Amino acid sequence: MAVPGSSTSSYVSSSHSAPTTYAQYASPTGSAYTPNSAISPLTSESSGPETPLRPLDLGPPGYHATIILFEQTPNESTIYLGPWEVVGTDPPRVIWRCSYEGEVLEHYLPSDSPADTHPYTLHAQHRRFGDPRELELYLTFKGPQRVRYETPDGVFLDDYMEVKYEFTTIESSIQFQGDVRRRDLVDWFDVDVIWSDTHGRTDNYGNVRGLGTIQRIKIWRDRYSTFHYISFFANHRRRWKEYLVNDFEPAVRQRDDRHRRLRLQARGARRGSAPDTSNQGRRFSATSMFRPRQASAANGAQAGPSTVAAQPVSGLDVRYLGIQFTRNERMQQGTDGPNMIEGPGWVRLREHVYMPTESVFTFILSVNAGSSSVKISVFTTSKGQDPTQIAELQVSGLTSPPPKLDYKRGSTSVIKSQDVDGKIESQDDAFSLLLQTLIDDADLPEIKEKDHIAVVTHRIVHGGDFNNQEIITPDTYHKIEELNDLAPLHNAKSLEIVKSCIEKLPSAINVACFDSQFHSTIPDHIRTYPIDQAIAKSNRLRKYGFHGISYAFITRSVADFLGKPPGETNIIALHLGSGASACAIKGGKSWDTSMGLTPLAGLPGATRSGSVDPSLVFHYASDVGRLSPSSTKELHISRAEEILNQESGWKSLTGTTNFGTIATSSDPTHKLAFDLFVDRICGFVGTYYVSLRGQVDALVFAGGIGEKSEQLRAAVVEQCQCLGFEIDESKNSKKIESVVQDVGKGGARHGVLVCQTDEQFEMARAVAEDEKIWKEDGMKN
Ligand SMILES: Nc1ncnc2c1ncn2[C@@H]1O[C@H](COP(=O)(O)OP(=O)(O)O)[C@@H](O)[C@H]1O
Ligand SMILES: CC(=O)OP(=O)(O)O
Ligand SMILES: [Mg+2]
Repeated sequence: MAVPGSSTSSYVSSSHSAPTTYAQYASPTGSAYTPNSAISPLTSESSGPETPLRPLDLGPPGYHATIILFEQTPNESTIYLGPWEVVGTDPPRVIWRCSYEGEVLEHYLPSDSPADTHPYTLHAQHRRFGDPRELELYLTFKGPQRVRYETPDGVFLDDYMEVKYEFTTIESSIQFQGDVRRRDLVDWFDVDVIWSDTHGRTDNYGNVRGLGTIQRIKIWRDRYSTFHYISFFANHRRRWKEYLVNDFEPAVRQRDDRHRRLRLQARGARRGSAPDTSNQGRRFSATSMFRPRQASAANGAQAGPSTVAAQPVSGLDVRYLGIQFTRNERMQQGTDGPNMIEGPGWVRLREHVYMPTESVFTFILSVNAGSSSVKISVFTTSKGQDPTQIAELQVSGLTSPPPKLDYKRGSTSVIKSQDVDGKIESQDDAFSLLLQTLIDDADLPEIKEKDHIAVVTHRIVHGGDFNNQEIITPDTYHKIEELNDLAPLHNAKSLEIVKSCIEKLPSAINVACFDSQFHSTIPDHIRTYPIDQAIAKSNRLRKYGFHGISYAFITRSVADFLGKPPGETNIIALHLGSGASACAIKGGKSWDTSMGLTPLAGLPGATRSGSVDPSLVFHYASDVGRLSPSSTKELHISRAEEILNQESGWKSLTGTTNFGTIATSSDPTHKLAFDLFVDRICGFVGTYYVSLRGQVDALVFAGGIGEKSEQLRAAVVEQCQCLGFEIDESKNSKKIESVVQDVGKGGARHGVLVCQTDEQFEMARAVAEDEKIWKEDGMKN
């Protein structure tokens, strides 16, 4: 494990004022409670802190916070945390004394920069009934941070985890937040939507969608200067945004109370970078209107009427922030008596801030027809901007009926794994069901009218020589149709969906995004088959490669996670779903991939054999050369192709196509399938490792199996240990919640990551960036 340095020079220490509400909490001190009785110390070489801590000597018996370690395991333990100190600079760490002498918990902050440390608090709407202030009692640090827990009996934990504290008082939470950020928390506001003029987000109903939705924005004051900052969590990027506010106090003094307006000049302070203190920000006029909150809980600071808006120097990505506050109507629900959500001065406004924008903004529907599933997502976007997802639906299990329906609107799970009753025989049937579910949802007024969807992006698995996404004109449609036989489980099915969209969404532009386009960078010596080159050229017989939309998403997300430019990122990525493939990505570009002329080559899948001796098929059955009875005018499939594409893989070995069942069963046929898959995957990892000359940042698992099967990940990485990949069992067994999540052992030569791939997002992003799509009319004419 890479152990961050631990200088003891203290830059701040705190928590000297005792919390006022001890009485309501049972103190563990003096009781028979042993927080660590159920767990045993680590046997690792971890050493204790350099300076032994003195016995608890601050304040009365009691504690400021609790943390749960080993959550959702038999060893789950609540640790009672006493006073804390923030020490060190490289990076700083919080040292918590716990209930017993010598019991210490250390929380390593991600870096020395306050811009990298964000204690996260939920929005009042996340817990509707109660005092919204109390949400400050629950602090989360998103993303893994190192925690080391030691008692006189030894070190019980030294690992990365999502750190969640529950504080006993709001005051101590605020003090703590200030200490870890070296910035005092001045105030906070719960907002429905945050957007900027470059992310213009209003629909035809005046509803607003934005960078951050249902978020608690926080205002901070630097402890060593007069700088103030506004921070919030941007949902669409799953990143913190922070803006430096110039002259906060003079601006508050000059506020316009009559119109409840405050103008703040602000500029982007990039995550992890020092604030830009040059003074070239353009003035802006923000029509923020809200009443002063009553005296803030934060260090007794006077919370003036507050803020909205940011106008940073040009070149930074945000020019305004618009904030729409929680509406009166909602705030008043169930607000009688003690449930009253509103505190005195609680921000409540009917009006929302509206920033005029020149951006055209639109809805994109992205359709991903896989061999066993159809997934669709709806995004809002404006030209050149990252899309924001507003809904995601899927029908899965098409190869293992009954299929299941899932529907998520924002963060709300509307339908979860519901058996589909009606007849779903094709990908297009699944798509029709999904579209209807979307349109019927009364809580999604944006899509009430089908006309609101301006662009539909379609994942088209085989794009032949297309190296870019294309608006689907009759000409493109026919070119894709010609490739149907080269992706028999996919292309014809996707074109059925395109036809449905032309019929059902007549005002939308249809765009084809090709799974093969990412692989157009594969060099000749890798993509050429050693056959007669004249025939190869005329029949376009070469390696194309697929799952490229997913690999494009994975490359960008992993590079972002590693903090590297994509052009310097080398990974071995595994997209393991119903169809499975591996890809060597060199400098952010596809260098090699396991699928070939068709998606049959390479790894086995749910119903596919993967690579076998090419002559096997002639020995399999005598009629393999004939057309299959299921050939249609759209698709000419031979018996041989049918056998290898639809009657092989997990289905032929085990009778099921559900790899979740296979990975957890002791049935010998399941075990054979599992071991065979691990063997084939490791074969590609080894090949690509050598092909990339060992210059590999990480092995990345994605796709339904890669994201969900900890057993498969563990088995693959175990076999690849000789190459320097190592799995961390506890990280590997955790739920995968982030877009990219680290499951590798600290200190190993190469990383091991899981990426929750999102092909729909990747298509919407490509379209939002594509000039020609904003100009053209496509199929409409
Ligand atoms: N809990 C699980 N563990 C392992 N595999 C799973 C689990 N849940 C689903 N899967 C596998 O994920 C596959 C679907 O992956 P996905 O990438 O969504 O497929 P598609 O190729 O249709 O896009 C299913 O075929 C199933 O075998
Ligand atoms: C290309 C391919 O096999 O796709 P899927 O895994 O979605 O079926
Ligand atoms: Mg897929």
